[in-house]
Amino acid sequence: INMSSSVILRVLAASVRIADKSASLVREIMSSGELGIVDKGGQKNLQTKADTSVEKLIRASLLSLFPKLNVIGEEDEALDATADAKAGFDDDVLNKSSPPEYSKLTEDQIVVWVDPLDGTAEFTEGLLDHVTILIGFAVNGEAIGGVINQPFYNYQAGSQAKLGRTIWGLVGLGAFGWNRSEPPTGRRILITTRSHSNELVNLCLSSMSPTAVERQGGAGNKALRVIEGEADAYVFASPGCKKWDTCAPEAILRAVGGQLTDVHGSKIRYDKDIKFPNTGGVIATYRDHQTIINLVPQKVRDELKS
Ligand SMILES: Nc1ncnc2c1ncn2[C@@H]1O[C@H](COP(=O)(O)O)[C@@H](OP(=O)(O)O)[C@H]1O
Ligand SMILES: [Mg+2]
Ligand SMILES: [Mg+2]
Ligand SMILES: [Mg+2]
Repeated sequence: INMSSSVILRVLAASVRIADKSASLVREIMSSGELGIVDKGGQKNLQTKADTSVEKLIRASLLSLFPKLNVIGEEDEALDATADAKAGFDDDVLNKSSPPEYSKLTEDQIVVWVDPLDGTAEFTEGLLDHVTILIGFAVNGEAIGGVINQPFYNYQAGSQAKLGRTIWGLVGLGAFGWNRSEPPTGRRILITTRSHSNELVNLCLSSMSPTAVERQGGAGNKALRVIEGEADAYVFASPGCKKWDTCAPEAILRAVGGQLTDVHGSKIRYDKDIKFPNTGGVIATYRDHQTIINLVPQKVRDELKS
């Protein structure tokens, strides 16, 4: 390991490798056929063996290397000393140089928001490309870096295709591992939840004169669809998404010049003591963010306070 790399680059380099190991674990659990589905209560709020075991793996691996990090995960799993913590560091990350504004960060200044499996409902239904593993980094309440691992990327591309991919990014440095196709002008494809819809979610979408509405699982997946140009905005007028759903996607969007905010266009905060729900909803774009924000109807603005 290159000890001359900044702390944030070393944390990112480790997280890329930890996410890769987590992806293998998710694929193993899927092939075992024993998902161990538990209903956490509420609207399609499921947990599987993959959610809990990946969170344990990520937490143990990160804290064994960086004991002073603040790690907050969706499944709130206790630290498991038996979890295998040796993942190593990704060289592509270590070979970059840190943006100057982050080069002196210390472990204790970094809050890590972990969603061990995003798109769990779709995972249980076999919509495997909606599933991601999200590791996001926040400093001073802002999402600055993250990893999105898509464990089943290419699962329908034939047996010779390499399964899974990793996208990582840091504000000021850029994001890596993605491919954009530029959408035609005049198109407005909105992407939203498929499992957590309600009247307000639909009212917001129909007020925006979309050319199409796509319904897919996962905050990480939907942010990737926007980054890659398959959708023009991710619009979710609901308080259902939590900080671990949006931290890594927001950081990667910001790293490529996009934005992820609440429906008012206000910044989402990721401080370690903040409440988990994104009470102001979520809107993400690659460009023309304000155009979409301006189309949010008053009823949605009134019902979703920041
Ligand atoms: N009403 C709700 N109740 C619980 N979780 C919700 C929710 N609305 C959204 N979420 C969570 O936000 C993430 C994105 O939602 P969606 O896939 O519907 O767009 C999912 O994360 P997880 O799959 O990690 O739990 C989902 O559970
Ligand atoms: Mg969940
Ligand atoms: Mg999630
Ligand atoms: Mg999850």
